[in-house]
Amino acid sequence: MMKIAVAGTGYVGLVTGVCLAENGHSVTCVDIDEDKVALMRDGVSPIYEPGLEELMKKNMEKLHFTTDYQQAYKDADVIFIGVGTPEKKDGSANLSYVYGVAEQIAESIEKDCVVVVKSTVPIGTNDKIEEIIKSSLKNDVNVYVASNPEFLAQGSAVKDTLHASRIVVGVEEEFAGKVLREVYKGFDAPIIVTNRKSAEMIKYASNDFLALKISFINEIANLCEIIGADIEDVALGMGYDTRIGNRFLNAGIGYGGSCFPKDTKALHWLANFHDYELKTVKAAIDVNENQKLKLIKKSRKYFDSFKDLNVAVLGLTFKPGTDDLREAPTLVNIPLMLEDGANVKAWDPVGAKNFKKLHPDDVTYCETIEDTIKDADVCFIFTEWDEVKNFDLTKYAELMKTPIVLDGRNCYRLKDAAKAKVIYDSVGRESINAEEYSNC
Ligand SMILES: NC(=O)C1=CN([C@@H]2O[C@H](COP(=O)(O)OP(=O)(O)OC[C@H]3O[C@@H](n4cnc5c(N)ncnc54)[C@H](O)[C@@H]3O)[C@@H](O)[C@H]2O)C=CC1
Ligand SMILES: O=C(O)[C@H]1O[C@H](OP(=O)(O)OP(=O)(O)OC[C@H]2O[C@@H](n3ccc(=O)[nH]c3=O)[C@H](O)[C@@H]2O)[C@H](O)[C@@H](O)[C@@H]1O
Repeated sequence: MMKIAVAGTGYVGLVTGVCLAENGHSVTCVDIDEDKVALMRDGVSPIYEPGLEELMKKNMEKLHFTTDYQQAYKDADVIFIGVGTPEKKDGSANLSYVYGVAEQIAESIEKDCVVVVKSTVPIGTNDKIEEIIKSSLKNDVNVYVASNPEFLAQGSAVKDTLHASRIVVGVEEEFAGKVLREVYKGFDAPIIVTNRKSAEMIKYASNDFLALKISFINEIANLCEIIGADIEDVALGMGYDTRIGNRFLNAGIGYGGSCFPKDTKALHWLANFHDYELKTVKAAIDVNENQKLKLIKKSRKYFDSFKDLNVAVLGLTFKPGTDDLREAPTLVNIPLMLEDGANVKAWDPVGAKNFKKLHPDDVTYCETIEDTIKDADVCFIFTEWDEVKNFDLTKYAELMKTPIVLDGRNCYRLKDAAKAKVIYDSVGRESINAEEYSNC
């Protein structure tokens, strides 16, 4: 059992803290947000992540939550840094939160400790963190800095942490590697030990490769539409080749979320800074920018303007299984519809609460898919929640004023859409019954 502190209680920090407690460690989670800390002390998770609150409640005896970083860091064996590294205007990563924690660690620690950088940080940042800590240490102690990038995906964060595909540990001294092996003893995952810069690069290269895979399949989907091929069949056929693999070949309206968009831009920025152009990553970014607006562009086939149209929106978050809206396609699409005069009704099982903070009055939030699509002129699907995928297609025809369904996540089979008599336009596939629109 080790005494661990975790800085930041977001999707990464809180899940890490809870899973470390599940594995027997005593964990103090630190955040600057007092409201979050108060919730967590009551056993309530401030974020939606399947299984997280249950695991948190189960381990409350080993978990502590505080805003008092000095108290938490002073005698910790290991301090994890899991604060945000958001995008700056120029595309580079904002490291001020990470460096802020480094300074707080330097002023607080009273015994030797290992500082583990879990936040996604540009190559070379661990060196800078070490420099900051060592140059402003208040007490005479030894500090070892290790890179330990995180690979969890939102919506499956707990499972991804307890059964990770790999645990990457980037160290410059053997001691830090030994301590991290001890920390992760109970975890079901292979441990890969590298130097710090390689570990930092593994994280960016992994995320950017996945982003590139998505942008690639989206470009192929766009071409499929033009030449009459079907992207679902194409992806299926490609995926059987184990060198390609069948995951992350889902065409749609592009990737969102807190990481692919920022991590592609940050690595591209870093390469530029070193006078190198990462052409493939740039292509992934450009394709994704266009893909975001694909459904709105498609809708021009059916309407010249959204003025006075009843628009139903199914799904607000960037992916199912999360309440997170960061870089969700809805954040750009819904304002465009509203500016053009649409009446927007929206449904999302967990994301509506957060979306309401951004659009409290100009969007109507519905509890059910039926209420959302009732009397709608057009329905946009932005997130493939199970409730949407399992929704009876015939109800669109029954309830909507005009059953035009624009699906950005290819939730339905074309033959089912044809049977259900809806006008169905998805990504990289034939449009169903589009010619019937003029008769509506
Ligand atoms: N969200 C995800 O699925 C993944 C994120 N990452 C990376 O992990 C890092 C964290 O991401 P998220 O968990 O999404 O961030 P988040 O934005 O959800 O949470 C960050 C938390 O840090 C807190 N914070 C800021 N300054 C602090 C300080 N000085 N001391 C203590 N807490 C402080 C904030 O109040 C916030 O609660 C980022 O670098 C991200 O790129 C990596 C893998 C997955
Ligand atoms: O660094 C991170 O934050 C994390 O980023 C992603 O995780 P996440 O963003 O939570 O979710 P994903 O499942 O990867 O989806 C990201 C976006 O890509 C889109 N996507 C995904 C897969 C696909 O085939 N097609 C597609 O459009 C999703 O709709 C979503 O908008 C990675 O999958 C994680 O490994 C990584 O740790």
